[in-house]
Amino acid sequence: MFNAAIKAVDVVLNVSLSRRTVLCSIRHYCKKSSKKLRVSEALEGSDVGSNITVEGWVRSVRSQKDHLFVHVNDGSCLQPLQIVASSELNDALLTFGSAVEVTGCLKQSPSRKQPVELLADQINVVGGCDTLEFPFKIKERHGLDYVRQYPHMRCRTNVFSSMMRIRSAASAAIHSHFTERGFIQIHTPVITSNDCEGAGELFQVEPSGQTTEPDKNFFSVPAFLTVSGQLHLEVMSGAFSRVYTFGPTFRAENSQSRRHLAEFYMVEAELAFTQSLEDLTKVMEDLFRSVTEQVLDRCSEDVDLFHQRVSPGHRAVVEAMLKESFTVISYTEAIDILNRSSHNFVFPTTWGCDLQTEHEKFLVKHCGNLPVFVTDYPYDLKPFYARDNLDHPLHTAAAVDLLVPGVGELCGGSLREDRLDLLTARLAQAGMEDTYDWYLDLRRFGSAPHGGFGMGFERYLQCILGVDNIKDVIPFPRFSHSCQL
Ligand SMILES: NC(=O)C[C@H](N)C(=O)O
Repeated sequence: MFNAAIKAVDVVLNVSLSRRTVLCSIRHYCKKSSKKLRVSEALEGSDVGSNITVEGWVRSVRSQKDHLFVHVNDGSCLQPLQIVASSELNDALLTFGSAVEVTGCLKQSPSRKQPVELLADQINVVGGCDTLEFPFKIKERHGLDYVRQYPHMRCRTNVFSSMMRIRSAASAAIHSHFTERGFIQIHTPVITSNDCEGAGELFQVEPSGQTTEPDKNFFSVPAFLTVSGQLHLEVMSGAFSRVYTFGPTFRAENSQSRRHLAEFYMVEAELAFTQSLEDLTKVMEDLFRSVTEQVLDRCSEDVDLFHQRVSPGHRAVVEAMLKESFTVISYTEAIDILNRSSHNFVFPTTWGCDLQTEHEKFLVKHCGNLPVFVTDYPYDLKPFYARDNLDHPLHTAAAVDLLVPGVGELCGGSLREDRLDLLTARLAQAGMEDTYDWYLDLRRFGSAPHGGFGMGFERYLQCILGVDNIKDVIPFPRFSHSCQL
């Protein structure tokens, strides 16, 4: 093995003076003991001069007269590690996509393209890859539409692996954001008996092959996959004041649109002793800003890949969002703006109508292509939990949506109806008084004014990265007629 290393060095010694200077030192200074490093750790350069082993997948193989350049990536970062080896180490199995284990001496690279390179004395092909069958081709840039067809393979592409690292960093940033601000994380249940949003978009849960007769149900009551953790958070905010949850939520919406998924992740927060929508919008804006700043800071290379390749020009949009404070308009003002515009909307607007995506996107553009809070929606548009703005001349609820560039609605929240008599009346009107007796108890025993919101995590990623299709920001998208893998 050592002989092979020497040969590799000798071969490369002939290449150029700069390489000679660097590589000559291999015989004298490379520490013998070998340690395993991730590619990102190797690229940091602190192990230059050491014998190391990296494991990963081949991104490219370039064979020159006497030596071989192999790029290996293990998903820890965007940049691959360049392996330089004697062409004697070439192997028919060493192809694009194969899994390898490489041992050698880490050296500073003479090229500006990478900080270090690994002078290999051993390349082990752990798993070969039939490049003819492999869906991705070397040096080809595959579009998101193409790679989406291979949900089990797309993490091997640069763009999708960048996405997954950004997703992971954003997720960590959300947890640290709330932890730093004294919020307690609550694991709200995935299986629940409530339909928080009241929209009837529920997936019912029953063991497979069981009867659907009501008295023989597994849970005795109908049980569903959660559409929102809000009501459980409300319970917890009554003891911990500030709580949040971040997990999967489910909507049985029969949609294959670029904005909807049947399973998506939602960040939800609930705050006791919250008196106004303004208090709530501050928390929402703070969350957006701090998480985005952390993501841009921690994943700059990955984010740049998106802003340069997937959504050119989007970086300026993100920077503007971070610079300017978010606009706030009421729903009534929003309807005025829409009615005054000469734009031909598919859905006409009158006071009382729900805002459609086309309206939301128009309002964002109207406000300088910047995030905009729309507050005080018609009472009848909002679920039973939204607080009635009794003093408002029109019948509105203290509810707010945050609309953002490229996406439309990113967050939805409200002050919660905390007045027992009003809440009881509203539930009674909907025939839900008994189901929600426990919810009424929250208003009976030490009730505090409170409010909260939810932010769709995938929509958030779409927004900061400029990704058009929500299916491209989640590892395994679920939507109607699609549950591959
Ligand atoms: N926690 C929230 O306020 C989110 C809200 N329940 C929703 O699903 O849109």
